[in-house]
Amino acid sequence: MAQKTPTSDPLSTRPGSARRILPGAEPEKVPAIQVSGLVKTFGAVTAVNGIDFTVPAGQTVALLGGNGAGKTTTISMLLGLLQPSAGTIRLFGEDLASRRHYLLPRMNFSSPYVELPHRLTVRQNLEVFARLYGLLDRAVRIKAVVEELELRALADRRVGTLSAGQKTRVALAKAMLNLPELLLLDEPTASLDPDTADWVRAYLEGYQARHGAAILLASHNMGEVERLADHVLMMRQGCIVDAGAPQDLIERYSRQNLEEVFLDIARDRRAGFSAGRGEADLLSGGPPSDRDIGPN
Ligand SMILES: Nc1ncnc2c1ncn2[C@@H]1O[C@H](COP(=O)(O)OP(=O)(O)OP(=O)(O)O)[C@@H](O)[C@H]1O
Repeated sequence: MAQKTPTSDPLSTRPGSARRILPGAEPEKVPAIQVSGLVKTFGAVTAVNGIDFTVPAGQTVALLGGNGAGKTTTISMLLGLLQPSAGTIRLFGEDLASRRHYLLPRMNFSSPYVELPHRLTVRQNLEVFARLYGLLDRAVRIKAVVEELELRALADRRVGTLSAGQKTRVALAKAMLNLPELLLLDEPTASLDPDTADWVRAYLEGYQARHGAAILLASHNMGEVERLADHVLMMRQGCIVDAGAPQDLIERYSRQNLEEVFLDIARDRRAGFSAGRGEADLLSGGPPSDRDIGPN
């Protein structure tokens, strides 16, 4: 992540810190993410094929799709790690391409597929990342995330000696160091036992409630998505092929749960939508029409 730079946010308690919603104050209305016409090609492969979506401030949006749907490529573009082939990304109302160094300190990400340095202890890793983020209150933030993610017993262990589930918790602690206003989470409960996974979900809900953070969540765990997500984007072959609140999708597909909806969409039994339509179209699409392909 880039060097932290001061923000003009009047609600900040320190330069670059996460915004806090003051009692009685109106929550910020600028969307955390606005993506328009986003495309990414790798040679002949079109990984992301012209997608549009918004993640409102303070909400959780889930990006779902089968293997190769384009989720990781989308997240990599949102992090500025991949250059889009076309389209625009605005974070907190600012253009990512031209304001990257201002925007990156306001966000963070966690992915089980990005390994932390194995030879460093948990605490050393947190120290390194806190320095990379340019945090002024490193000791305070490291102590806080070690406590919050219950990592005290692991703090002096080398990351390479930890179990997969323990590493997932450390990766999440790293992601919380800079009190992000926007969290990009790729499989945040991968490898966690059900009890710890439940605990992490409650932690994320609590963090969001306290800090008003927005979350973009990529997950294959539909129960998790039903619990955490305000809105779901269904991706298939680089396109958003359907979208809606989890309960709305379940009702529209006449299914019992999101997992069944996911299977319908993955197998192209969509409730009346064609690939490539923008989210705005999907959301204003109204009830399925006669030509809709029902899930049953
Ligand atoms: N660097 C690359 N070069 C060529 N093709 C790529 C590259 N990165 C991704 N792709 C292709 O782009 C498509 C989307 O990949 P992506 O990793 O975004 O999918 P995903 O939805 O994250 O899948 P998964 O759930 O398996 O992680 C795939 O067909 C993939 O093979």
